[in-house]
Amino acid sequence: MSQPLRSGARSRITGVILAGGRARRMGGMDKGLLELGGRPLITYAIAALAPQVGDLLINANRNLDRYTGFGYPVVPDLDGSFAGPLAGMASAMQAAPTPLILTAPCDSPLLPGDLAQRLLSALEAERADLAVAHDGERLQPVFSLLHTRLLEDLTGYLDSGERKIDRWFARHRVARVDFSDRPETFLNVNTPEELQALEQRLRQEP
Ligand SMILES: Nc1nc2c(ncn2[C@@H]2O[C@H](COP(=O)(O)OP(=O)(O)OP(=O)(O)O)[C@@H](O)[C@H]2O)c(=O)[nH]1
Ligand SMILES: [Mg+2]
Repeated sequence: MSQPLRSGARSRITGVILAGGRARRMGGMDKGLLELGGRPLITYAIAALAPQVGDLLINANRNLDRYTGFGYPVVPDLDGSFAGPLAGMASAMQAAPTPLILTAPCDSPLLPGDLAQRLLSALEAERADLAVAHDGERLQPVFSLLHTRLLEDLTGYLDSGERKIDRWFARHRVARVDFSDRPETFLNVNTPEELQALEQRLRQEP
């Protein structure tokens, strides 16, 4: 069930780390670059995603030089209006050389090693346009595997002034993937207090 993807399947997927938000709850800092356990927060997502995909890119809107230093292409949103995660997904779909993108946020350091495998199984079994993680209580829309053929529809949606991710998903065939066995997976760091709490936890159980 949770075996790693074979290289043929991996090569169809570009991993996308979404790091393009304004991080207002973090005082406007660039969240992906904040340190956790002595290294930038985004490095946890990169380390988790890289072995699961054929290509990887980082979607960021600030500090592009620093993000480039992690060794993967960096793509900003198509416009500078900070239109939310869908804008990052659109930009990534345009840049990705593969038929699928797998998104994860830069502020979720506990990503599971079988994210791609579980989302891809459901995507194929349900012949869906996109597969989205569900934590047992709610959908986790920024943990998604999407066909890049959705780009045209997505840019049309954004150009019409829409922003809401759930409403855009509702226009498509969505496979919901149950991760209720892995509640930690979606832990994400939004405030300085949450970052500090996780820092302390990692120190206690490295
Ligand atoms: N590309 C892009 N990504 C975004 C944008 N807004 C949010 N995101 C990303 O979407 C994911 C989830 O967003 P949040 O956790 O709310 O992060 P955020 O919006 O930066 O933080 P807040 O301002 O505190 O809500 C994160 O990976 C963000 O980087 C945006 O305008 N463009
Ligand atoms: Mg936000």
